[in-house]
Amino acid sequence: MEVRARAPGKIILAGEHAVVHGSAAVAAAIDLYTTSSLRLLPEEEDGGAGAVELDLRDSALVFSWPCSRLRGALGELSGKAGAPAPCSPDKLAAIAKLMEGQEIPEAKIWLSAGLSAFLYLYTSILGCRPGKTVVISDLPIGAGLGSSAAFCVSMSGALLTASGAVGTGRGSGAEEWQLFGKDDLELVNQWAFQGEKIIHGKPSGIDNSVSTFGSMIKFKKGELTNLRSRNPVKMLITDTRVGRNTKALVAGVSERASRHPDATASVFNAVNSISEELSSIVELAAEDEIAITSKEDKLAELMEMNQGLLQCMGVSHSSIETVLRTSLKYSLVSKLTGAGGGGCVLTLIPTLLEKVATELESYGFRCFKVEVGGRGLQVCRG
Ligand SMILES: Nc1ncnc2c1ncn2[C@@H]1O[C@H](COP(=O)(O)OP(=O)(O)OP(=O)(O)O)[C@@H](O)[C@H]1O
Ligand SMILES: C[C@@](O)(CCO)CC(=O)[O-]
Ligand SMILES: [Mg+2]
Repeated sequence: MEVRARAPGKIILAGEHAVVHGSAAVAAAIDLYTTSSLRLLPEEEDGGAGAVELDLRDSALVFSWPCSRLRGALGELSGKAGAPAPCSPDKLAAIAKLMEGQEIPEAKIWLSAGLSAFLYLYTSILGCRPGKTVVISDLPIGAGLGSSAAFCVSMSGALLTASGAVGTGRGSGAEEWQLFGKDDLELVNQWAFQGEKIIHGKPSGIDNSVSTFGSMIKFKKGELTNLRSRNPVKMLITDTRVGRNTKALVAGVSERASRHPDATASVFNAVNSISEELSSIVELAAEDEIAITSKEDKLAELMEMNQGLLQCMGVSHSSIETVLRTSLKYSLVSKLTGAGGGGCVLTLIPTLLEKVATELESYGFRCFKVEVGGRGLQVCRG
């Protein structure tokens, strides 16, 4: 039997980086997904020994570890259905050794973080049982739309479903994709967070939470509040195609914070106020049953202020500045989303302006028009 789990990417409307230091942030799921499909194999297949295989379709790369090699490196693991334990330094070192001999092209060396997270999740949840996993994603990888979180959430969802640790899923029989119950989602989210830690170093947990639970959320110090939003905000996403790495950017902001603790504390505090105000605008619009678009001027100003503070943190980039300047020509406001340093930029749009997208694409950027605030993790058995 095959289990398929799909998890969405996300945008951060306010609060990235500051959220790692305890400020509030606002994020929403988008309708671009990463899907992990898992098929467990009997031990007898593959000549008796069996292997754990990971097929990364978008990169056209397949990785494989014989189960005997996994047992030799990690010990006899039985798999675990309950809450995860953080990956110990010893296990991390053993996983790093398991990367040896895998042929990762130099230009895609950043995949090794994802492979390590995969091995940790797979062997911790299922032990060293043979199986094949195929991953396909609509998301640009390493561009600020939460590809690492969607990878960890969809993988944890598929593995925990295959292990029987999470339920059969809810949804009408007619639907192909089914939703999980709240307790199951909580468990998947805890595992995905451990995977994110391997990829990111010090994640706040906002990306895996919004990918798991979907919708639009406010997130502060691990606490999640669902924001009811009517007529979700319309955003154009521009991928500058400038590669970057969240782990390095998060570490860079922490270093700046340790050099200038008082100044950065004030910046994080200002970001906290922006996120609080933005989330109350979204909630009030829902309460008054008015479209969020009627509050667009305030949203735009808050996004503009947040972008200025992200520049203070040192995570903007000349490509991001090009998007800001171009959108401003059309009187539109933009801010980076995710970790910055390149990657994606959000532009708040009253109606979709083809002209701005066309001009941005003329610089070699790629524009996405997405639905914001949709579903989180879903599962399908076949
Ligand atoms: N589909 C995938 N297949 C394999 N690895 C993936 C996949 N998606 C993400 N990853 C792993 O996640 C890493 C990218 O994570 P990173 O956190 O740097 O960027 P992001 O999640 O796209 O952006 P942000 O964290 O700013 O939202 C990749 O280098 C890779 O190791
Ligand atoms: C940069 C960051 O704030 C968001 C990345 O999408 C990191 C995190 O919160 O884990
Ligand atoms: Mg990430």
